[in-house]
Amino acid sequence: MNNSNKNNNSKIPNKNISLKQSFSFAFKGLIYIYKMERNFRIQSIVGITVLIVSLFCNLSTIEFIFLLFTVMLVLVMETLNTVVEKLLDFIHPIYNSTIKTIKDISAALVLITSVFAVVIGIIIFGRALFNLHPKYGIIIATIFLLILNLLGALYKTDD
Ligand SMILES: Nc1ncnc2c1ncn2[C@@H]1O[C@H](COP(=O)(O)OP(=O)(O)OP(=O)(O)O)[C@@H](O)[C@H]1O
Repeated sequence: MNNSNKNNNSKIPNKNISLKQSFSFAFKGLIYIYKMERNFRIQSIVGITVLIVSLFCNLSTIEFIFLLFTVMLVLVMETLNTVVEKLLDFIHPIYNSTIKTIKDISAALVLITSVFAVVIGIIIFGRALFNLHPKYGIIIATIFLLILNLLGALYKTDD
Protein backbone atom coordinates (compact mmCIF):
# COMPACT_ATOMS: atom_id res chain seq x y z
CA MET A 1 0.00 0.00 0.00
CA ASN A 2 1.57 3.32 -0.98
CA ASN A 3 1.55 6.54 1.06
CA SER A 4 -1.10 8.30 -0.99
CA ASN A 5 -3.47 5.38 -0.38
CA LYS A 6 -2.82 5.52 3.36
CA ASN A 7 -3.32 9.28 3.47
CA ASN A 8 -6.62 9.00 1.61
CA ASN A 9 -8.02 6.95 4.51
CA SER A 10 -8.56 10.13 6.52
CA LYS A 11 -10.92 11.56 3.86
CA ILE A 12 -14.52 10.58 4.46
CA PRO A 13 -16.47 10.56 1.18
CA ASN A 14 -19.39 12.99 1.03
CA LYS A 15 -22.54 10.99 0.24
CA ASN A 16 -24.65 14.08 -0.58
CA ILE A 17 -23.26 14.73 -4.01
CA SER A 18 -25.29 16.13 -6.88
CA LEU A 19 -26.19 14.21 -10.03
CA LYS A 20 -23.79 16.43 -11.97
CA GLN A 21 -20.95 15.59 -9.55
CA SER A 22 -21.58 11.85 -9.66
CA PHE A 23 -21.62 12.01 -13.47
CA SER A 24 -18.35 13.94 -13.32
CA PHE A 25 -16.79 11.28 -11.04
CA ALA A 26 -17.93 8.50 -13.40
CA PHE A 27 -16.52 10.45 -16.34
CA LYS A 28 -13.18 10.83 -14.51
CA GLY A 29 -13.18 7.05 -13.99
CA LEU A 30 -13.76 6.58 -17.69
CA ILE A 31 -10.94 8.97 -18.62
CA TYR A 32 -8.68 7.21 -16.11
CA ILE A 33 -9.31 3.78 -17.59
CA TYR A 34 -8.89 5.18 -21.11
CA LYS A 35 -5.52 6.74 -20.25
CA MET A 36 -4.17 3.90 -18.10
CA GLU A 37 -5.46 0.78 -19.87
CA ARG A 38 -3.98 0.10 -23.29
CA ASN A 39 -6.43 -2.78 -23.87
CA PHE A 40 -9.38 -0.47 -23.25
CA ARG A 41 -8.02 2.00 -25.83
CA ILE A 42 -7.52 -0.77 -28.39
CA GLN A 43 -11.01 -2.17 -27.74
CA SER A 44 -12.65 1.25 -28.04
CA ILE A 45 -10.82 1.94 -31.33
CA VAL A 46 -11.83 -1.48 -32.68
CA GLY A 47 -15.39 -0.71 -31.51
CA ILE A 48 -15.44 2.65 -33.33
CA THR A 49 -14.12 0.98 -36.51
CA VAL A 50 -16.71 -1.81 -36.34
CA LEU A 51 -19.56 0.66 -35.79
CA ILE A 52 -18.42 2.94 -38.63
CA VAL A 53 -18.07 -0.02 -41.02
CA SER A 54 -21.55 -1.21 -39.96
CA LEU A 55 -23.01 2.07 -41.25
CA PHE A 56 -21.98 1.07 -44.78
CA CYS A 57 -23.41 -2.44 -44.53
CA ASN A 58 -26.98 -3.43 -45.07
CA LEU A 59 -27.75 -4.49 -41.50
CA SER A 60 -31.10 -5.06 -39.86
CA THR A 61 -32.13 -3.28 -36.65
CA ILE A 62 -31.49 -6.42 -34.62
CA GLU A 63 -27.99 -6.76 -36.13
CA PHE A 64 -27.20 -3.12 -35.24
CA ILE A 65 -28.44 -3.73 -31.70
CA PHE A 66 -26.30 -6.88 -31.36
CA LEU A 67 -23.20 -5.02 -32.65
CA LEU A 68 -23.73 -2.12 -30.26
CA PHE A 69 -24.37 -4.49 -27.38
CA THR A 70 -21.24 -6.52 -28.18
CA VAL A 71 -18.96 -3.47 -28.49
CA MET A 72 -20.23 -2.09 -25.18
CA LEU A 73 -20.02 -5.49 -23.46
CA VAL A 74 -16.30 -5.81 -24.29
CA LEU A 75 -15.66 -2.33 -22.83
CA VAL A 76 -17.76 -3.10 -19.74
CA MET A 77 -15.85 -6.36 -19.14
CA GLU A 78 -12.49 -4.59 -19.58
CA THR A 79 -13.63 -1.99 -17.04
CA LEU A 80 -14.72 -4.72 -14.62
CA ASN A 81 -11.37 -6.50 -15.08
CA THR A 82 -9.54 -3.25 -14.31
CA VAL A 83 -11.64 -2.73 -11.16
CA VAL A 84 -10.72 -6.23 -9.96
CA GLU A 85 -7.01 -5.64 -10.72
CA LYS A 86 -6.94 -2.26 -8.96
CA LEU A 87 -8.80 -3.60 -5.95
CA LEU A 88 -6.44 -6.56 -5.61
CA ASP A 89 -3.34 -4.37 -6.10
CA PHE A 90 -4.66 -2.12 -3.32
CA ILE A 91 -5.51 -4.82 -0.79
CA HIS A 92 -2.59 -7.13 -1.62
CA PRO A 93 0.22 -5.50 -3.62
CA ILE A 94 2.69 -8.36 -3.22
CA TYR A 95 2.74 -11.66 -5.10
CA ASN A 96 0.17 -14.18 -3.97
CA SER A 97 -1.10 -17.31 -5.74
CA THR A 98 -4.76 -16.64 -4.86
CA ILE A 99 -4.46 -13.07 -6.18
CA LYS A 100 -2.99 -14.54 -9.34
CA THR A 101 -5.93 -16.95 -9.73
CA ILE A 102 -8.51 -14.18 -9.19
CA LYS A 103 -6.73 -11.86 -11.65
CA ASP A 104 -6.46 -14.63 -14.24
CA ILE A 105 -10.17 -15.45 -13.87
CA SER A 106 -11.01 -11.77 -14.19
CA ALA A 107 -8.92 -11.59 -17.39
CA ALA A 108 -10.89 -14.62 -18.65
CA LEU A 109 -14.04 -12.45 -18.51
CA VAL A 110 -12.52 -10.22 -21.20
CA LEU A 111 -11.25 -13.19 -23.20
CA ILE A 112 -14.65 -14.91 -23.33
CA THR A 113 -16.40 -11.66 -24.26
CA SER A 114 -13.80 -10.87 -26.95
CA VAL A 115 -14.08 -14.33 -28.54
CA PHE A 116 -17.85 -14.05 -28.69
CA ALA A 117 -17.57 -10.48 -30.01
CA VAL A 118 -15.52 -11.88 -32.89
CA VAL A 119 -18.13 -14.62 -33.42
CA ILE A 120 -20.97 -12.05 -33.47
CA GLY A 121 -18.88 -9.96 -35.91
CA ILE A 122 -18.38 -12.98 -38.20
CA ILE A 123 -22.10 -13.80 -38.13
CA ILE A 124 -23.24 -10.22 -38.84
CA PHE A 125 -20.54 -9.00 -41.27
CA GLY A 126 -20.20 -12.47 -42.82
CA ARG A 127 -23.84 -12.33 -43.88
CA ALA A 128 -23.78 -8.66 -44.93
CA LEU A 129 -20.49 -8.71 -46.87
CA PHE A 130 -20.04 -12.29 -48.09
CA ASN A 131 -23.52 -13.77 -47.79
CA LEU A 132 -22.05 -16.24 -45.29
CA HIS A 133 -24.43 -18.50 -43.39
CA PRO A 134 -24.63 -17.73 -39.61
CA LYS A 135 -23.69 -21.35 -38.90
CA TYR A 136 -20.00 -20.45 -39.49
CA GLY A 137 -20.10 -18.23 -36.42
CA ILE A 138 -21.62 -21.09 -34.46
CA ILE A 139 -18.91 -23.44 -35.77
CA ILE A 140 -16.15 -21.04 -34.54
CA ALA A 141 -17.82 -20.67 -31.13
CA THR A 142 -18.13 -24.45 -30.90
CA ILE A 143 -14.44 -24.92 -31.79
CA PHE A 144 -13.50 -22.39 -29.08
CA LEU A 145 -15.56 -24.27 -26.48
CA LEU A 146 -14.19 -27.63 -27.63
CA ILE A 147 -10.58 -26.35 -27.34
CA LEU A 148 -11.45 -24.97 -23.90
CA ASN A 149 -12.80 -28.35 -22.80
CA LEU A 150 -9.79 -30.16 -24.26
CA LEU A 151 -7.30 -27.82 -22.56
CA GLY A 152 -9.34 -27.97 -19.35
CA ALA A 153 -9.05 -31.75 -19.35
CA LEU A 154 -5.29 -31.74 -20.11
CA TYR A 155 -4.11 -28.69 -18.12
CA LYS A 156 -3.12 -29.15 -14.50
CA THR A 157 -3.80 -26.22 -12.11
CA ASP A 158 -1.58 -25.41 -9.12
CA ASP A 159 -4.35 -25.84 -6.54
N1 LIG B 1 -0.09 -9.65 -6.81
C1 LIG B 1 -0.03 -10.64 -7.72
N2 LIG B 1 0.16 -11.90 -7.30
C2 LIG B 1 0.22 -12.91 -8.19
N3 LIG B 1 0.11 -12.78 -9.53
C3 LIG B 1 -0.10 -11.54 -10.00
C4 LIG B 1 -0.15 -10.40 -9.14
N4 LIG B 1 -0.35 -9.31 -9.90
C5 LIG B 1 -0.42 -9.76 -11.15
N5 LIG B 1 -0.27 -11.09 -11.25
C6 LIG B 1 -0.30 -11.93 -12.47
O1 LIG B 1 0.04 -11.10 -13.55
C7 LIG B 1 -1.06 -11.05 -14.49
C8 LIG B 1 -1.19 -9.64 -14.99
O2 LIG B 1 -1.62 -8.83 -13.94
P1 LIG B 1 -1.78 -7.26 -14.07
O3 LIG B 1 -2.43 -6.77 -12.84
O4 LIG B 1 -0.48 -6.65 -14.44
O5 LIG B 1 -2.81 -7.15 -15.24
P2 LIG B 1 -2.55 -7.03 -16.82
O6 LIG B 1 -2.87 -8.35 -17.46
O7 LIG B 1 -1.24 -6.40 -17.07
O8 LIG B 1 -3.75 -6.16 -17.15
P3 LIG B 1 -3.79 -4.77 -17.81
O9 LIG B 1 -2.90 -4.83 -19.05
O10 LIG B 1 -5.24 -4.69 -18.10
O11 LIG B 1 -3.31 -3.83 -16.74
C9 LIG B 1 -2.29 -11.54 -13.71
O12 LIG B 1 -3.26 -12.15 -14.54
C10 LIG B 1 -1.65 -12.53 -12.76
O13 LIG B 1 -1.46 -13.75 -13.45
